[in-house]
Amino acid sequence: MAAVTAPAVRAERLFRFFHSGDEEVLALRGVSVSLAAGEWLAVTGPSGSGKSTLLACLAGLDEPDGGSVWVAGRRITRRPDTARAVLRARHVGVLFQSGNLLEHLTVAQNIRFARRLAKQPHGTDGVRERLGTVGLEDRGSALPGELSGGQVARAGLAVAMANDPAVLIADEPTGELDELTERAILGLLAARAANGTAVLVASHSPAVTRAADRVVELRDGQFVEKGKR
Ligand SMILES: Nc1ncnc2c1ncn2[C@@H]1O[C@H](COP(=O)(O)OP(=O)(O)OP(=O)(O)O)[C@@H](O)[C@H]1O
Repeated sequence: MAAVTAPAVRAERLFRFFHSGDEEVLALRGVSVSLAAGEWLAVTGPSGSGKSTLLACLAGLDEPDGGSVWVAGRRITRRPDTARAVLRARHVGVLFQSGNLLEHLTVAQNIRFARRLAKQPHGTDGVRERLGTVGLEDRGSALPGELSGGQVARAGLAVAMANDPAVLIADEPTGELDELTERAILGLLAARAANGTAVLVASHSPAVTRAADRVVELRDGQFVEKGKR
């Protein structure tokens, strides 16, 4: 009998409420999603539709008010923060708008730090190879503040992928990039997906939705399916 592999990430009926003054905002209304290894899903939707909230819940950065998330077959919801952080460090790559580089560490040190958190070998050789993968072989000793915008994006991706995650979760990863750099980042994401990492990207960019295998739209905290290639 063929082995049954767990989805790289799976969410069942996620709900998330926020309070804003006297108002209650229902940011997620029963969202379910599942990504197999190597699958690339783009999430679109108007501003405020719940994209960042969904990604934060899938990445274990936020706890939904209802529903469950499994990453690499392990439930990441309803666990203490420390247990969630361990699962995230091992199985999830996170690339958010706020950036994922520690400013006081060099690019190479950022990659090594992410690998150490994931309890993976963090010697110099592996780090050099990872810098080469994103085209930053000669920028390993630079601090993030010394990089161009495009180099920051590449470095951020190298850090997000440093733990060889089951799923890479990225919120508008190409939002502030020129067309050429966006294409380069999308090429790196495609290569990662071809290597078996599930890739989930929230974006408004048509180039991102064109590159994805599947596109879903969030509206008022619910999915509207947009079709499959
Ligand atoms: N911490 C919070 N406190 C209160 N309301 C919040 C909080 N985070 C999100 N919201 C609300 O939840 C809804 C969904 O927000 P979210 O940031 O997930 O949307 P988004 O689709 O990512 O938007 P954008 O494309 O502008 O980034 C919005 O109405 C937002 O105001």
